[in-house]
Amino acid sequence: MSNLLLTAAQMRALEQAAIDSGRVTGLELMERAGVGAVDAIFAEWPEMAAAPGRAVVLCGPGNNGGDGFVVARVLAGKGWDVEVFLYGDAERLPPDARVNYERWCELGKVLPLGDAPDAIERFPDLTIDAVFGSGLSRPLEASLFRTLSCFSQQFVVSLDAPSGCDLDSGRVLGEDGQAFHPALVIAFGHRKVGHACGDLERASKVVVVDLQLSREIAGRAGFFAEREIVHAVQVRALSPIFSKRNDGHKYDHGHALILTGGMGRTGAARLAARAALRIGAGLVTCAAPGAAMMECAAQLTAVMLRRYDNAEALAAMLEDDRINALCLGPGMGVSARVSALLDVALASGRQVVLDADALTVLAGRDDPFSLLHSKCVLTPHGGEFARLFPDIAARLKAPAMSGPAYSKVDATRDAAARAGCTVLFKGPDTVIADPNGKAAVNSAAYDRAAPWLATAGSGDVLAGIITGLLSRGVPPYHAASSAAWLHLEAAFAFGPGLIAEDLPEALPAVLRRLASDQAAFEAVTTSRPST
Ligand SMILES: NC(=O)C1=CN([C@@H]2O[C@H](COP(=O)(O)OP(=O)(O)OC[C@H]3O[C@@H](n4cnc5c(N)ncnc54)[C@H](O)[C@@H]3O)[C@@H](O)[C@H]2O)[C@@H](O)CC1
Ligand SMILES: [K+]
Repeated sequence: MSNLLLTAAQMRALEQAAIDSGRVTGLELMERAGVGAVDAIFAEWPEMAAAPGRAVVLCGPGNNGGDGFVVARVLAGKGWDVEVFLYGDAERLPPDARVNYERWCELGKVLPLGDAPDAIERFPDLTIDAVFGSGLSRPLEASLFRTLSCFSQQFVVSLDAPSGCDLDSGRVLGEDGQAFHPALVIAFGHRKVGHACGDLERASKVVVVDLQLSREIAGRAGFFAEREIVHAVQVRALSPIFSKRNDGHKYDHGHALILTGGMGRTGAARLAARAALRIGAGLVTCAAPGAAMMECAAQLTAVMLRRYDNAEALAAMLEDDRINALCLGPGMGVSARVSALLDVALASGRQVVLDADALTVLAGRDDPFSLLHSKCVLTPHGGEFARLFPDIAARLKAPAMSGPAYSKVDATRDAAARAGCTVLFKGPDTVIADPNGKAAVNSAAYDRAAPWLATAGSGDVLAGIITGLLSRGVPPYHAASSAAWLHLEAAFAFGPGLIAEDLPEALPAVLRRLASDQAAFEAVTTSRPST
């Protein structure tokens, strides 16, 4: 499956291109969507395929409602007892939805949606939410939300979107943005941006029904800026870290420098250093102030240790041009001294990861972005992001009153453009963007939820993985997006009970799996005849 994340407008453009090419009609696409939805439901709950039950289908005034009428017809054809309710006026349905409404009317009744709660007394086994999909443009009426909420139970399936949720952002439209929670969301054609970020608590799973639009996708290279980080892509993006030549020297594999905080505050940087080493940096050095040297020396073995006491000492250290990636922030504190170190690191033109306290220091400056350059990576969490980009954060936080709503992808992209470097905006939906508008989402949601990753020090490890990848020659955007994925994979490899120290140690198992997929990937690409 492709890892594109589409906006609603992009999805519409694809559908329209397919229709304009004469390859398919809108009605056929709607049939594919409805038939595919029933297949997906039965794949999810095979017991439903074996024993037809009762279904309630809630249809809306647009093509999402049209999909609902198809689902109703297909279920009835399989022996289900189906009740259909419509929100709005049948006379005003768009043409394809209208055709499917008429087809359903040959099989059964359509009642007004306001009557739908009565159907609960007949104990439906399955409820289909086909009220709104990608065409949602304003908040749900309160009465409609109440009706939908009556059906919040185990087997509620939303077609394309949980009605009320904007597919460009994953946000619920409205002042208080109350969410409707289906058990399953069936995305048509592709996952949309809103399936990967925003209010990710809203469903337990998203599956995709293929509408066979790959030809239209292929004809639009560069049209899609948003991607979801998936396993198959990492195999390619991380190829530099699998290319250690047998005769290679450790310096050929990069030298990462991680600055620690003072005495009693070096743990965060040591975690980052361990992660940078585990991900494959040839050498990793922790640089510590004099007072913290003993503390670090007692803890570090493979990671080297150097002393720095001020910005001048750092500048002297950076005369060694084998040091090719720096990490500043974890445990460093917020002070004028850290600010001076930041200046030296940025002026050196090296690849620099700025995390934690370094971001707070940066945000305190009159012109936070003047020294940043394209080799920097910023890794803010929500609070740090709001300090650095207060206007963007405020826009993202304001209630979304109309679709398409401002998304976390939009916000991160705007931040990266302003900062002039890659930004990784953390969260259960981590978004990575570069200054040219490329963006990726790593969502730790649905079947990739790893709540145990929210543990002290986990962010320091992420900063270390990015730094290690940078030192190995992975470009900033790919280093940040790959690190987000690896970090989550490491959490899965370990499982619950994880503490930050476990994350670097879990990386080799993740890399082993990637390496074997890498070999398979290379075997496929080299055996394929060139075109
Ligand atoms: N040919 C196509 O375009 C296909 C479309 N498909 C389905 O079509 C959906 C998109 O269809 P539409 O663009 O018609 O959009 P929707 O079906 O999501 O709804 C749009 C309609 O709802 C109204 N509306 C929006 N927000 C409202 C609110 N809060 N309260 C009351 N009315 C509101 C709009 O004025 C418009 O009439 C997709 O999500 C997908 O389910 C699929 O059938 C695949 C093929
Ligand atoms: K829906």
